[in-house]
Amino acid sequence: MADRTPPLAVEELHALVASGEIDTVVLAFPDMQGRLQGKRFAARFFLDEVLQHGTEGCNYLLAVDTEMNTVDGYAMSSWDRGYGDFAMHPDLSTLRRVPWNAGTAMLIADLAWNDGSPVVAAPRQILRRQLERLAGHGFTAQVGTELEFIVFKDTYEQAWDANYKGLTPANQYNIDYSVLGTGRIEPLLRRIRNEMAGAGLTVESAKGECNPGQHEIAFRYDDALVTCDQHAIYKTGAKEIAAQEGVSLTFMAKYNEREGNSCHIHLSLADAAGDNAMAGPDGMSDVMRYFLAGQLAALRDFSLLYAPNINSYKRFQPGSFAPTAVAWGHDNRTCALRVVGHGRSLRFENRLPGGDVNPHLAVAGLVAAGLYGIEQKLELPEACPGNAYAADYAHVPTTLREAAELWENSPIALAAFGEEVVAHYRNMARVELEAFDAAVTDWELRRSFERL
Ligand SMILES: NC(=O)CC[C@H](N)C(=O)O
Repeated sequence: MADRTPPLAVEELHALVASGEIDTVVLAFPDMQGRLQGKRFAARFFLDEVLQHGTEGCNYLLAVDTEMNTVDGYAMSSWDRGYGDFAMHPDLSTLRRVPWNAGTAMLIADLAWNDGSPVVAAPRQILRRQLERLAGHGFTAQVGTELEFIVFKDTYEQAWDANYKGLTPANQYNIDYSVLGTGRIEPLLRRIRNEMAGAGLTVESAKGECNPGQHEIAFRYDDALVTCDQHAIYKTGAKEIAAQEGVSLTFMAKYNEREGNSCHIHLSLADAAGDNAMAGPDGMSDVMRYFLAGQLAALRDFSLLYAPNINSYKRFQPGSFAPTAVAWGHDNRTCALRVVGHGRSLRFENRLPGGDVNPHLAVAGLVAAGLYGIEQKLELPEACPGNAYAADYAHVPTTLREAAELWENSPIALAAFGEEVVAHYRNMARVELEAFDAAVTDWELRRSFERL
């Protein structure tokens, strides 16, 4: 914990603003895509006004597509409703410095309607609700997310102008665990590690990965909400730092036909005493067995939360280390669910999510699935002892369309999240599918232009 800079106290922020060290405060919330949306405030205005009263943002921020187009089908936000505001209330426990932006501090906001009621379809609210249900059973969720990304020597602007074709990855070959390979971009990785530590995240390590230019930085697990907020801050910050360094990096799930970018999510349960409730006298506790059985039972229904984009589903290829089988195993990387650690560190890893995942939604899914297992006392099937890619298990959904249909018709999703949330995210998938169906891709041009 030595490298952990505690999040700032409000009194410290007052002092830093008075001394001129901090002049800017960012207030942002995670949107449906998991991006941080909000405003940069003059620090004095933030302290005088926003700290007490919050601020507002257009409620279309939870009803646009990835490209910020206004799209229809959302009950809470539309042209018919005038695209009004919702309120953004700073969560003081998230106050921190932003070392990669000079003179800047940041907070995460919770969203509320003008009458003070929560915006139930907001990802942070969805997670809070599931964590409250979990607390009702006497547990807190301890979570770690492991994001992979690919670094290119091109700037974001060059990459955009080149239509993302012919980019130069930061490494030319597979550098999985290669110290030499990570050394090539250590100045970038070091900045990201150290500046994330300065923002209050606890960095553990960086390692190389398989796809040329692919890397992973690992952070210490924490309470679920803390980890999810930090995940969003890290993704934003890593891209900002890359841009400052004149390079680009992507967390997209499947950049090309080689290895995708995963975001494995680890979860364990702590009881009131802070002990790991997943550990039992002879390995896994009953609670863990129910919780894991719930993961299996809801995995297909909740895939929309773990793999929210068209592109997400392209990772799920046999032999890719990304899962295809709805199965669990002891330290078995061929399964969607991998049980790792022992005693205090016993936990499971869900290997479905890619780097494009919205962490608040995915972790809400893991908690809801686990609670389903606990409440139904589901029996855990046998562990997969070998190669799950080659065995006869149910398959994870292969397309966003399949996942959206499973989600929409899921009694488990309806009971856990309620009608408004189910409909909201079903609509998000519909919008993406319609946009994709309307697009003519370079794949079609290459196959069809001359040859057909
Ligand atoms: N570290 C790994 O297991 C590799 C994961 C792989 N990159 C994926 O997309 O799932």
